[in-house]
Amino acid sequence: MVSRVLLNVEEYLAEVLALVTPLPDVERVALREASGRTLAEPVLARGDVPAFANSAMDGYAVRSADLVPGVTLHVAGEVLAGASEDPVFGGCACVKIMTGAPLPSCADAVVPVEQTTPVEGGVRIDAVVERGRHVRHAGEDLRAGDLALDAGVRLDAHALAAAAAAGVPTLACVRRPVVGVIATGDELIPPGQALGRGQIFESNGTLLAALLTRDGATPRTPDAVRDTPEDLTAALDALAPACDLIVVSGGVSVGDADVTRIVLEAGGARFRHVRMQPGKPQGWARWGAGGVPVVALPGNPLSAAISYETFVAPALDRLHDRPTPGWSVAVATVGWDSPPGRRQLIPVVLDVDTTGRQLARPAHRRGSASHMVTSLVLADGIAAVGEDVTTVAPGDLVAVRRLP
Ligand SMILES: Nc1nc2c(c(=O)[nH]1)N[C@H]1C(S)=C(S)[C@@H](COP(=O)(O)OP(=O)(O)OC[C@H]3O[C@@H](n4cnc5c(N)ncnc54)[C@H](O)[C@@H]3O)O[C@H]1N2
Ligand code: MOO
Repeated sequence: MVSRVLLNVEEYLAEVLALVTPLPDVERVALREASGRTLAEPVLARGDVPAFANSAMDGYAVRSADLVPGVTLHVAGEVLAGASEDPVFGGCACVKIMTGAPLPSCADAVVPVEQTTPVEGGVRIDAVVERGRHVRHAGEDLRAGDLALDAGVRLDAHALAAAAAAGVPTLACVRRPVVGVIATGDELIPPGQALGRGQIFESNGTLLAALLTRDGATPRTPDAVRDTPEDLTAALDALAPACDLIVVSGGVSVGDADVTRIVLEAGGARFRHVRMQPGKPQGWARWGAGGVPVVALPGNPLSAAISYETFVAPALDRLHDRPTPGWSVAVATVGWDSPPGRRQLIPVVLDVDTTGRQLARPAHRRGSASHMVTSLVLADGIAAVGEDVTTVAPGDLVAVRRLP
């Protein structure tokens, strides 16, 4: 009789997280190479942002003191975004100005083009604006030397854009973890080849490599690994010296041919049953002289994907020394069943109703079976249903996490 230590999600996550520690190595890289990493040093604005007072509208730069309703101003020139000149104009005059163009030093407001009418001899001001109106002032976003980004933030698109806007071309980042990916299974062949009886197209390797890249790691894949203890051992030996972590998919269950379990158990691995669905069978080990952490995920494609989000992504967050995103709450819009005694982690489509409440419904019309590789294609997130809940009814609240 095969029996395994039974853990809940948090207990098993604690075991996985104990395998890794934050990477100490910091390197300076160009903005485009920093995506998905963690910032290691604070970023200070190199200058004021905006760097100069400029127009928020296409219209006319004016002196507000000249304005009375219906006044006609002489148009003394034009300033476009990027223009370096600083046109000077006298009383009852203005210059045409475009959004982002530097405000002439003698102007103090902008009248949007919609509030003007072209007339003989200039432009008529149909609506008076007060001093400072439609002007974006120098330094109103950041002053030179202000903190633009604090150390420890995940460098997503928004953070990278803030660094660029602050005039900073390179960032000190935590090194990208190198993560080995091994997909085991004799039935697996690369997509594009002809399937023989019993064969399927390998998809977990593609999935894991893409998720690791998304999360700021560099995936490393060995050449095809046959499903033998010798081949898997050789692949682990080859990857371990260059990797901070190795993720293996498949072969973690209790079957006779579960090679991952057989090979890793010989090296003192821990195989567990986790009270979750999908993703019940899981395992971890340390490999080689350096004790490189190995996290073994179940082979079923949805199980592998959910297990990655639940255990591997937080381990990467730890390597990167950044917080793992939290959960929020959504209202279930349809009902569904959940297995007793297991936390269901189900791919969901998220939405918002007219009152601003977050809504969730299963992404797959046939439910969430762990072999259904397409369940995640339509999903925006994952909903978690408690171990003691067997039915979710429309209107129930469920915990949800949006996928990055
Ligand atoms: N007697 C029991 N059998 C099973 C149990 C159990 O508790 N007792 N658990 C089931 C659950 S739950 C899962 S999940 C699977 C996990 O099994 P393995 O990790 O050993 O995975 P495999 O047997 O290698 O594969 C499962 C399934 O997924 C397909 N697969 C595997 N790798 C890939 C890949 N890279 N790309 C695409 N598809 C893949 C494979 O063909 C199988 O269909 O065990 C149950 N059994
Ligand atoms: O627990 Mo398995 O991961 O359902 O298919």
